[in-house]
Amino acid sequence: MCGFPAPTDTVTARQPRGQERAITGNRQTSWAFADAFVAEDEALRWARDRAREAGLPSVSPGTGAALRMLAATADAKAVAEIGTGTGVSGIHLLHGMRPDGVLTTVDPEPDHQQFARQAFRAAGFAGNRARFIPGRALDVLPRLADGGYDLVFCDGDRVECLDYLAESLRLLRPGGLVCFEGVFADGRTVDSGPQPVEILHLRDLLRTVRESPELVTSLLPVGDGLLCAVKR
Ligand SMILES: C[S@@+](CC[C@H](N)C(=O)[O-])C[C@H]1O[C@@H](n2cnc3c(N)ncnc32)[C@H](O)[C@@H]1O
Repeated sequence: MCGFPAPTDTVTARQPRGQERAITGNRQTSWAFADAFVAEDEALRWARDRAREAGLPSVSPGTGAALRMLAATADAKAVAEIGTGTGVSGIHLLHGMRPDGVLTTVDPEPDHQQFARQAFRAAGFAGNRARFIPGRALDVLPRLADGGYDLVFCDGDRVECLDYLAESLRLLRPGGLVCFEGVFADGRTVDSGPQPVEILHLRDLLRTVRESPELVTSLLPVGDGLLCAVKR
């Protein structure tokens, strides 16, 4: 028994009926409205198209807007990103950061980072606003400075999410923020059926973050689930 979420092991979805069905429909409409609430520009659409062609997920528009807002709230000057992709999340983060802020973004796929580099340029960001580091997160992150980051965004390999948490807590200044994308895993995180190992790791992550006295946490139901925690 995984013990997540409390007090039962899992949540089983029911088919909504009557008024409940109407509420569910309204909620979906509201979510679609929220997703479209902050318009995305040509550079973001271009980066999304490259991701789609490569069969790569990218953050939803609503998640992007949340990241942008969180980076602005943190007055972020230094942000670390695990999983550059084609740059969709990176553009949102850069828009929220201070004008002199630098995004350090890590990805083992040079092709992905090349698309992101082009997308950042198309979005109008100077070359010195982003530091692209090719490589796997757990090889690269240990080389980054302790306490040197205002925000860490994790969107790499789910199997490594607990290691990302440990590294993030080392990288963040007190009051800094760590965010994990996709923790709902399309509903599999709370599904009672048998799940692959990556989902078990996500559940461990959720439990660890929720129970840590060192963190102030919120699981935002945006996109595919954005787990956010501030380091005290
Ligand atoms: C879901 S995509 C990232 C999407 C991006 N954050 C966005 O919204 O545009 C995941 C990315 O993580 C990269 N990745 C996979 N394993 C990784 C690892 N161990 N360390 C860092 N990045 C990794 C993949 O190459 C891929 O580009």
